[in-house]
Amino acid sequence: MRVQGPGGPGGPGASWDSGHTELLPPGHRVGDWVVTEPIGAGGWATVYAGRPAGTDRPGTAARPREVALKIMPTAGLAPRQARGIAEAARREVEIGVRAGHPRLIRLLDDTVLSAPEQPALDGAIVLVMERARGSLRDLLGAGTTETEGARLIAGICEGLAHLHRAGWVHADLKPENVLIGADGSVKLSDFGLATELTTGTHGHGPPMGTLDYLPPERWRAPLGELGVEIRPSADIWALGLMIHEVFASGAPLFSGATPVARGAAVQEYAAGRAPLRMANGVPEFWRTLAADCLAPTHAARAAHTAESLLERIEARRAGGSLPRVRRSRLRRTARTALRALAACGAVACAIWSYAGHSAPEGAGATRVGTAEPPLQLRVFNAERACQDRTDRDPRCSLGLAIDPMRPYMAGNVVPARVWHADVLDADCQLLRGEVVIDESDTRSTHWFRVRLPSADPAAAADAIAWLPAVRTKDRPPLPSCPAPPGSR
Ligand SMILES: Nc1ncnc2c1ncn2[C@@H]1O[C@H](COP(=O)(O)OP(=O)(O)OP(=O)(O)O)[C@@H](O)[C@H]1O
Repeated sequence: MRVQGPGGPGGPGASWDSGHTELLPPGHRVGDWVVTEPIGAGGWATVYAGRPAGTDRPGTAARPREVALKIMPTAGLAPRQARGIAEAARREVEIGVRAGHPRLIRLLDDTVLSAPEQPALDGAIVLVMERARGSLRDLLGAGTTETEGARLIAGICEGLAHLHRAGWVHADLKPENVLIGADGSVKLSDFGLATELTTGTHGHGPPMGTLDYLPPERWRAPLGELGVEIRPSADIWALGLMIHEVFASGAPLFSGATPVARGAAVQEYAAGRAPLRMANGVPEFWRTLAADCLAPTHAARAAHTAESLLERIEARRAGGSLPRVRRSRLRRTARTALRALAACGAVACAIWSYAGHSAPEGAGATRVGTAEPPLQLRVFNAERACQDRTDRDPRCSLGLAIDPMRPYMAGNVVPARVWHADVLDADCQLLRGEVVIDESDTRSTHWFRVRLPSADPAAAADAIAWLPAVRTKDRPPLPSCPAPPGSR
């Protein structure tokens, strides 16, 4: 259960519990879906397994045979509580729409129930998600091999790295919210407290969370008008605790009879009055990794990003255990090489101007699109369910980046959206931009510079954006783009 966090005045206190949720019987219809059985309950919601109601409509994509229906009732709640639930649902939908990734549970649909004959359900928010087979919590008690533990933790890191790159903090990471798919894959879920990094380094969220997974600084965090400050390092702290739990058969790192007592143990450690006491069975590599994630201050923890932790885990899984100093030197060398490559591209293709920054006349430079007719690319959406849709549903839309050298996330996309099978004019390509991973786990640093789709051809001439190559299957023979200004 999730409770009011300690940042709020008056310290920890219960918020909602699932006692207000009526159990729905199998066969109960919820929008386009039918309940088959209850799966679990959290502080805000009850989750049921479901199947599609009726048969799929001709001409629409086939619906999955099995889904999870997360039902968040709002009836009978105080207005502040109902607002909290609506806000949590809004965050889940926003992440579902904007941050899709194989390591995040997929949101398929959302709806608000209209059931005047059942007051307890009337107005309930329903999120329809891909169904997982269980959670990390279910696996912990049985213990795990190092190989399996490494796979699970790498999966969590991949999900976190994507979420953080997309500009979000999960803010309620715990074994219950790490789901395991039917194929054993890891999928982060429950984005009800997810917080957008509005300042680049942190965002603000409600003073809530799961006490056992809150980082030390959250126990003292002042509650401002916008809520409490939330940083990605909060997720890294929770990750450190989970690494320990995975290799210690679920044993919590900080002991105490209650969450508040365990929180006091966290404070003792953070103040330097108690050491970290990990279970003996935690292998050395994972002990070091967990200790890095559990650095006592958020500033010290910030050195360990989900991405850098993932690199260390991948090196370990690949059998190489390079000393850290050498690895960071290697990374520096790689970055230098990438910069050199980008610069080479710029020199070789100096006849191409960037985004209307035309070079002086006579220097051989031309404005975008006037040198040669652009070639065309067809947009590809790796989400199967989106490929057959022609209704331009926002949930199936894809973004175009403003700057291909910056992370492909909310602040770096143009307002215009594109859909599967749209055709775009492209005038050059960039092989070494920011890495993008699509929904089917394909990674690429390759981008195409495209004209923004517009009804007005004159307006489109200068309006450009960047399509990641993972979003198209086409590979037209385009010249290299000059390195965009400000590229690293
Ligand atoms: N997509 C899913 N597939 C299978 N099981 C799920 C799915 N989503 C959630 N569950 C199960 O239902 C339980 C409750 O879901 P969830 O944690 O999202 O609700 P919540 O009310 O937001 O929880 P909390 O308040 O504890 O954070 C989870 O612990 C998980 O076991």
